[in-house]
Amino acid sequence: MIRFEGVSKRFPGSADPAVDRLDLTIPEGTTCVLIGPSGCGKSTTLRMVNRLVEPDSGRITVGDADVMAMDPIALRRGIGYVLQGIGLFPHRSVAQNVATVPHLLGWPRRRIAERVEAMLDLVGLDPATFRDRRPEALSGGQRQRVGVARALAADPPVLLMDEPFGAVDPVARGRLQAEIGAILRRLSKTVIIVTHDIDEAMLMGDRVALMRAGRLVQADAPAEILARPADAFAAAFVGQDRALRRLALTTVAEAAEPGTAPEAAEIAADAPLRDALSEMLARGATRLRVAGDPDRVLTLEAIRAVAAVARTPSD
Ligand SMILES: Nc1ncnc2c1ncn2[C@@H]1O[C@H](COP(=O)(O)OP(=O)(O)OP(=O)(O)O)[C@@H](O)[C@H]1O
Repeated sequence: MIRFEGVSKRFPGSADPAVDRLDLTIPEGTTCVLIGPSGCGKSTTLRMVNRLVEPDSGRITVGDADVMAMDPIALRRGIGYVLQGIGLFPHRSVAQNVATVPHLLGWPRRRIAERVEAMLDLVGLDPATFRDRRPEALSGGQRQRVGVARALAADPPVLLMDEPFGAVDPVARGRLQAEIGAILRRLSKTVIIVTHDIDEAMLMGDRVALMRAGRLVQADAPAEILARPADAFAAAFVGQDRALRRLALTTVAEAAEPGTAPEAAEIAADAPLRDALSEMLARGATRLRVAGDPDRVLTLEAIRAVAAVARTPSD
């Protein structure tokens, strides 16, 4: 668990605090994504957790420990850190990069080698192909995978990610977000991600924390923040197309109703409603049969109802 209690930070020479009385709890094993306009204090919030920035007041705890009472070096060794683009050591091989923290921790050579293989496998990079490459010989997406492998190598309970996929092209990004998100969930890491990409926030966050001018505006589950933005600013920030975003987050299984439609085309139960809608539009159909469940149907009406929730109360 990571907890911020009344945390503030003002940089010398600034009139306004970068972070202003922040209260936020990230339960163990969950991912919280920080979003908000440029300069609203997201990175400062993240960097206070590993004391790259020191708070002026308030308390930050990781697990049971007050970070201000810990040795910063020891604190950082227990926290994986993934940065946009840069961050890999350019003159070291992929394997050496991934081995950085285990090496610092003095693990035996054999254990490090095994761990490097396991981490590369985990992030979808074939160890035989990539182990000895330098970062310059990797694509942006592959580099970010190595960054994640490196951050996870010593199995830290906490992971901080600052714009982790910002340097990756949009096509590779979606896949990377889905894959890395699934890995983090499976490993039950407690994660804070800073991003400008709202789709990334909605896809990867168990909760999304929206900040403005150093203050927390709203922290809620993605579907909740889309359905019930706290105020006009939140509504504007999550975007006019939030009905569509909500359809991307809701599965067919969640919206299907009892009924039969043997004549209708089939759709997978775990498909997002956005895909179901495309399918209906392509076929000119208003009903789809749920694959593997002959007693349930998805109707256009049900999709409309899910989208409509996202349009109230501020539209
Ligand atoms: N080291 C620093 N010294 C002085 N001011 C700083 C420093 N770091 C950040 N700031 C200021 O603190 C405020 C918050 O910055 P921060 O980087 O946390 O915002 P952000 O939400 O992450 O922004 P972005 O989305 O642009 O990365 C900004 O006004 C920024 O200029």
